[in-house]
Amino acid sequence: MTESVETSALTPVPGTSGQTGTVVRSTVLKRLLKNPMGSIAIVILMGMAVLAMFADVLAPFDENFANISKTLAAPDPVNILGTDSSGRDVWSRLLFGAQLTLLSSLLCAVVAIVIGLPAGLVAGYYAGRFEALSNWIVSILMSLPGLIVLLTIRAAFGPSVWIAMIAFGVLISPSYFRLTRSAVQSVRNELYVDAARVSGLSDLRIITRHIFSVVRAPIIIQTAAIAGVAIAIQSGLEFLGLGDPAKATWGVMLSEGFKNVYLTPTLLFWPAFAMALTIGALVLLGNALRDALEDGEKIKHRKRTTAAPAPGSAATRAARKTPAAVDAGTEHHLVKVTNLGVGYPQADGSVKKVVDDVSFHVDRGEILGIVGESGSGKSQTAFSILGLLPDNARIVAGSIQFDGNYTVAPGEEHVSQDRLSKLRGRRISYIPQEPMSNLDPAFTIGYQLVTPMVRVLGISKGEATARALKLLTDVGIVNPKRTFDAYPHEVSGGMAQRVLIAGAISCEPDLVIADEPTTALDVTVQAEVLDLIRDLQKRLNIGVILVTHNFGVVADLCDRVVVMQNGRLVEEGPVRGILRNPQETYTRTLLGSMLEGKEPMTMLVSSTSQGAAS
Ligand SMILES: Nc1ncnc2c1ncn2[C@@H]1O[C@H](COP(=O)(O)OP(=O)(O)OP(=O)(O)O)[C@@H](O)[C@H]1O
Repeated sequence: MTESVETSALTPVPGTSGQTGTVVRSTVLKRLLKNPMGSIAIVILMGMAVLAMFADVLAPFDENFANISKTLAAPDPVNILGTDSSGRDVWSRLLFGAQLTLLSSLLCAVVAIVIGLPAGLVAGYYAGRFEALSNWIVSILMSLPGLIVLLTIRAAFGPSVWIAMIAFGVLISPSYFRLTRSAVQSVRNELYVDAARVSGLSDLRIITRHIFSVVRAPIIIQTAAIAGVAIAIQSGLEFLGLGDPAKATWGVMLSEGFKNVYLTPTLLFWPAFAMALTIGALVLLGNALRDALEDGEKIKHRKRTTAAPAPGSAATRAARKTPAAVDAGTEHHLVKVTNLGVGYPQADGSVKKVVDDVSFHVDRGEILGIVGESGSGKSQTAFSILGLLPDNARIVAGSIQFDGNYTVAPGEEHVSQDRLSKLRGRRISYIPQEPMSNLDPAFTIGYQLVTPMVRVLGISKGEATARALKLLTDVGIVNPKRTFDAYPHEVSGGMAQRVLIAGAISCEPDLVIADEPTTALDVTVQAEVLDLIRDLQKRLNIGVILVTHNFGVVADLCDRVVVMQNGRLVEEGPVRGILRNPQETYTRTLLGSMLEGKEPMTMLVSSTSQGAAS
């Protein structure tokens, strides 16, 4: 529960392995204790747990010790809460009851979590067949009449509270499944999840880091509620006389108390009071925990002791650039797209082509612009290279090679995620259109820069931190330390875009795909960001594919350009040639739409005022 975050100086010694730190130390427990609701709940539950744990010591009698000469007795110094109809000590039975009731309800929640949580995470994240199958199983489980199932199990296995609670855990697991699945679905398509994928993080890592943080708070609240429901259900069954009379549980005591309610009402009161107190405390704890988790900082650090080759070293590059077999006879470009066709199946069975017969290449050290109006298929082409097309997209024709290896081989319908996941973040990186939505709001900028470097380059957290600070300086951030420690909402859009550019080049890629990287920025920042991309591209000698609808940006930045319209390639060539002598009418129209060098337009206001005057 104490989610602590390591703190240490942000000036690690490069080359040293081991733990380094970032950010603030904060504990969920501290925030929880500050909340009166949380502290009251903790005190009650801790009290219950202590009583249950030390029941053997605290109880003056065995739970089933009966003094038949003292039945239904009022409280006295020996039996402080009196005795029941068999002369058993109520206080002792309450203590032993706490043990069994609390543990078995915990077991129920654990069983439900173990089944529902992973299934919900996988179904929400991967969707497709697993989701369909899980939905099917969940529907069956939910259609089962719970009470009848529990009664059947009781008849088959006897009055075991443990078996009943395991069965109830299975029956209630769909609630975890549904909660988790819908929480995951709500973030699955967030750009920061795509960005994490592009930065080379494995699915497991994305699920545990970026997705799990979203479901954690609801799961905790749900668990508190489920534990309460389990106590109520278990007591309900026992109240109906289906419990094990040899075991003291609060439900069995309730049943016993009910039979003697007119003679000794306190026999009913004490177990009911214990149950109400525990269930109430669980609900309060769930709410307080949610508040504490949502307010808090969520970063954990792990020790890293293995020495790794320095980034940029021959060993690192060699290790990263071990490609699969190069296809013999293919022209060797950094990226080669050949007759690419991308389509989406329609309801009538046809396939709507959104990219059709597109071929081009990019080499190391050059910037290729893909330009065209909105909907011309630029992003779909770029996403095909990145392997980020939606699940229902089909490669209907052609192939894509990266550094001589097929990522989409001729005849394949989908981009190979197996091949792409080894390249993304390592050799291919991505600068997205909307900087803010591509940063996970739950983590600091420093954390989001450091994690991919640690994983991809195999360097220590200290080295990655030093590199991240240098990268932030390189991309023109004046106070890198402050930006490193900041959360995404604490920086401006221009700064967030610089951060993403820093992230894109952090693992020394060979290819950067920038999709309208300046669209979300204001004009002055746009120019700075374009300068930055050009500068970095020259310095690092990387290949860049720049997707834009703006010929001005192409003229400013690119070496070659591909013009697209309605999913087809209209014209391709060196930028200067196309600017001077465009062959196609569409290219001329696009060029005509550039404002630069044009006569200023007449002012609407003057004509209106003239009109008004006449
Ligand atoms: N998931 C999808 N399902 C069906 N059609 C899609 C899907 N995504 C994109 N398209 C279609 O593909 C075509 C090309 O879209 P794309 O996003 O590549 O255009 P673009 O040139 O990048 O435009 P913009 O500059 O507006 O992003 C559009 O007609 C679009 O409607």
